[in-house]
Amino acid sequence: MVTVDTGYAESMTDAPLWSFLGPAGTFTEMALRQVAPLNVELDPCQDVPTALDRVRSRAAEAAVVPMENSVEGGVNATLDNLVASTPLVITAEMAVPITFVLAGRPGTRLEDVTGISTHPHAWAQCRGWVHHNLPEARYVAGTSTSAPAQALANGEEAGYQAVLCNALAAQTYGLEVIAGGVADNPDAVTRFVKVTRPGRVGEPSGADKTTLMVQLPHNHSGALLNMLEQFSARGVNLSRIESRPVGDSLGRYRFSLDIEGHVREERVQAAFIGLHRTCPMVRFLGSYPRLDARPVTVLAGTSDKDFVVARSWVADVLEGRAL
Ligand SMILES: O=C(O)C(=O)C[C@]1(C(=O)O)C=C[C@@H](O)C=C1
Repeated sequence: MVTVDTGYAESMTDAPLWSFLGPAGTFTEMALRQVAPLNVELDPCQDVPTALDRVRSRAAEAAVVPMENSVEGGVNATLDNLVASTPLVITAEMAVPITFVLAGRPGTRLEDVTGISTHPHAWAQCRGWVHHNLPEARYVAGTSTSAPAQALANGEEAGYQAVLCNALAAQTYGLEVIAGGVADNPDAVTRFVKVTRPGRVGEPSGADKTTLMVQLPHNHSGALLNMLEQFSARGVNLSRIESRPVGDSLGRYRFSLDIEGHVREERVQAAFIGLHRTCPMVRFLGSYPRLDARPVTVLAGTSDKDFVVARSWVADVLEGRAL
């Protein structure tokens, strides 16, 4: 049996500790490396809730977790956990292009493979390839793409001879690539987020995104339209909307949203106030710079200045000064 040294040292320094979906070699680790300070200490966790709880309990300074995949959609474990307990906020987003290799212990051939393990999101992105190349292969769910790779390297696997992981993980665990470029969609991308404990919100960059979760009033016709109008009336564009079941009974949903803009901007605050007045739950999940750095389009009549001028006109009305 080979025990793989992943190179993570025990914490002996003041370096910041960041938790992430591990073990070593996940796509999440690749995303973390894009934004972490050079002296970061890595805290690999077996699932997303554990990584986020490490930040809540102050064991870690930040967590990096997957948020959405261009093929498979939102990562429910992340969307749901962010509102499940003590608040956390997103402070950065990262994107990683996703390509897989099929890897096994050295000497494994394609025809030896009767079982494959990987993360369910990865499986969803390779289903077509497997159906075409290994139609008889059984799927064994993994907690990440690199957890089954590590188990295979250590001789601890059950029911599979190959894994779908990234090329770096295959190398890390001394596995051999049986097939490269495995993907049903070669342009697949996963978006990851860096999450921290809430603090004073920073200043807008001019190219920002805000994430929030909103629960609508129950059995209220037009509730979804009313929620969307809070944004459209203030010229706030939505870049993602997903429904998630509340969980207590059938037919109750909340909505996970990304909007273009920063909570320090007047039009976003005006939309937030409208939501708070009309929805039973609104959870702010962070304003942070957009990955593509594309400045947000501010429609005529919705700039901060427009709001300030309008408010001062109302003040004049109240004082009898407005003409
Ligand atoms: O398992 C990993 O390597 C992860 O980082 C998780 C994850 C995901 O949750 O979608 C990230 C990217 C890929 O789409 C497959 C799996």
